Amino acid sequence: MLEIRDIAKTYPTAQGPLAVLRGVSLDLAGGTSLALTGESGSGKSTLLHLAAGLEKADSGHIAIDGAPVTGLDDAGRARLRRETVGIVFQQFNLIPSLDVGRNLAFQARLAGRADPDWQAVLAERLGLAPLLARYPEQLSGGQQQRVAIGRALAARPRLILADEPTGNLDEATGDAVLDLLLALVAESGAALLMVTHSARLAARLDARAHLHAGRIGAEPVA
Ligand SMILES: Nc1ncnc2c1ncn2[C@@H]1O[C@H](COP(=O)(O)OP(=O)(O)OP(=O)(O)O)[C@@H](O)[C@H]1O
Repeated sequence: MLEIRDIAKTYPTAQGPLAVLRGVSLDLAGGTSLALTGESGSGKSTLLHLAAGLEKADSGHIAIDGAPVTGLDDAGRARLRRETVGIVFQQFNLIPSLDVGRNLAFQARLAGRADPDWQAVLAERLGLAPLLARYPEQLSGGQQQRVAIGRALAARPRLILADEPTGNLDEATGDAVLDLLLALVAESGAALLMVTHSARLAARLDARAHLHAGRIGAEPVA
């Protein structure tokens, strides 16, 4: 499903080039989940952005369902984000001027895959059915996070990329949101790559990869 091979990425900084990723490889099968851990600044978000086509790698190869992501032009990468990948960020990134129902539908509409029945199922499962007419500013953090997850899943993406999707939530709410995310991923056959700082949450996914010094290494000893 997701194939990442030998990816390198260096950022120019005032102090000179910063080699963030130095040959990262990963594989992720459909219907499975992988937790990406690593200390702050180790390049976890960078790797997610590359897989999402939000940034370009310096070298290496990324493919989703056999289709290359690396090498796509801007329009190709935009299409990838619209049609193939669902992205859940820690900051939710809901659209303030749209109510919950329209936020949920947004990504699926862009992808040309609006499906009111599936959206209703998601709203029900995510506990959002009573909140569909509210606006993001009228929601708690946990509710906003559930809308962000529903929006990503509504388009039935093949790959879900989640950057600390429960990072802003208390432990109980975060656990409940992760339960839902894992259940929906397993049911939809999508693959989930999730960045987390929490060893406890990482342990709940199917597999784990640890980024250190620009490479994927063995898991740290807890
Ligand atoms: N656009 C950029 N220009 C220059 N440096 C960058 C840029 N984006 C990220 N970096 C640097 O690359 C390194 C990796 O950043 P990244 O956000 O991928 O780390 P992370 O593992 O996700 O960290 P955290 O756990 O703190 O979110 C950091 O040192 C960061 O400062």
